[in-house]
Amino acid sequence: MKAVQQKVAVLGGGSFGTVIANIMAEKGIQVSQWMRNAARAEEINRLHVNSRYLPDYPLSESLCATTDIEMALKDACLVFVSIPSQSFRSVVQLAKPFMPAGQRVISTTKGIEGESFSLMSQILKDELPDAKVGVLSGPNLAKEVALHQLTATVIASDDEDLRTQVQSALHQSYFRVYASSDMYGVELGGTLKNIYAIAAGLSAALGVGENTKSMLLTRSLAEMSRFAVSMGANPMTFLGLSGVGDLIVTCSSPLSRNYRVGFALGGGKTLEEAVESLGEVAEGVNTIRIIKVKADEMQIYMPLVSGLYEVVFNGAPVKEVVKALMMNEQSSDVEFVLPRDAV
Ligand SMILES: NC(=O)C1=CN([C@@H]2O[C@H](COP(=O)(O)OP(=O)(O)OC[C@H]3O[C@@H](n4cnc5c(N)ncnc54)[C@H](O)[C@@H]3O)[C@@H](O)[C@H]2O)C=CC1
Ligand SMILES: O=C(CO)COP(=O)(O)O
Repeated sequence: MKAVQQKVAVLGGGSFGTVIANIMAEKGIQVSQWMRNAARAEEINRLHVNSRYLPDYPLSESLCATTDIEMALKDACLVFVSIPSQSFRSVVQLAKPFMPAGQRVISTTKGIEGESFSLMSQILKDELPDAKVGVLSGPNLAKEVALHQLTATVIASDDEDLRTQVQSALHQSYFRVYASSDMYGVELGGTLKNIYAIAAGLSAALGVGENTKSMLLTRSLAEMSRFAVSMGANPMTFLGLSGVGDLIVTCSSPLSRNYRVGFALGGGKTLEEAVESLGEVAEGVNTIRIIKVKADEMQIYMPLVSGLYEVVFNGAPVKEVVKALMMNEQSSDVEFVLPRDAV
């Protein structure tokens, strides 16, 4: 595999941007990490730590942070964008003047832009029509990657060179990168699982049993696959790291911010309190609303999303919603993931 010799840019100063930037810096790749917060950039450059997002985790001394986006992007052969979905487009617009035609740009963001129902790869294609686009997604809790826990991820793109370059740039003894050409499916998997992580956190707070957890996880996978296949994704993708893999990790770990929002809701907090106490981005909250609207519009059967929507946004009592889900007409329930029409 051809090693990446040139410079790489990472846009975003949060947990995942920092972890991705650091993997490559540790390998001796020249990495420029752009962020808007000057104090944080200085801290990374001087003290080699990002105390706001990854406290107690020493960063490579060669990782270079900057608030100058032009400088960050200059001569970069790969650009990773690790910005929450609500600000993703505006940051890409800011970066656009400094990217040459054919620039390879990779989103690591697991969310949807509400008004346009665009995944981040679509935003990249809209804003940078000449760029080569990829998405990175998988079971990748930032704090575990930071601790060098053995981890795998997926790079998905139509562009084979991009896939190979990203594999080469990120591959480490503790980090394996698998390639996929189903960009849409990989991206949807990472985005949809956030919804079910909120449901898992909520049910954990309520003290449900192992049977219930298993039912929830498995039916979540069926539901997210059904939605994604209706939108054109490959169902097999959902049996991989960016589908069931990411669903398992996010639905089982308090390190997941979406799980923590659900747990707080289950503990009696309001949505505002749950989000406020998190102090970081939980993409799943907006994703529930966006997917509910889309599923209704396209008449895709998503009972878990509908139930969660009622609990989270309309204050419906969890017990009532769960009872209604369990008492649903049985004859429509088919336990099958393939083929396409049976999901
Ligand atoms: N943290 C994790 O374990 C993982 C996160 N992701 C995804 O990566 C994306 C980013 O997540 P994190 O880095 O974890 O988020 P985070 O909440 O830790 O950090 C977000 C960063 O984006 C910056 N930001 C927000 N709006 C901005 C703007 N307009 N201009 C410049 N900077 C802006 C913030 O200042 C912050 O540095 C999310 O979509 C998340 O789903 C993916 C895999 C793992
Ligand atoms: O996507 C993640 C792990 O793969 C991180 O999930 P959270 O955004 O819920 O922390």
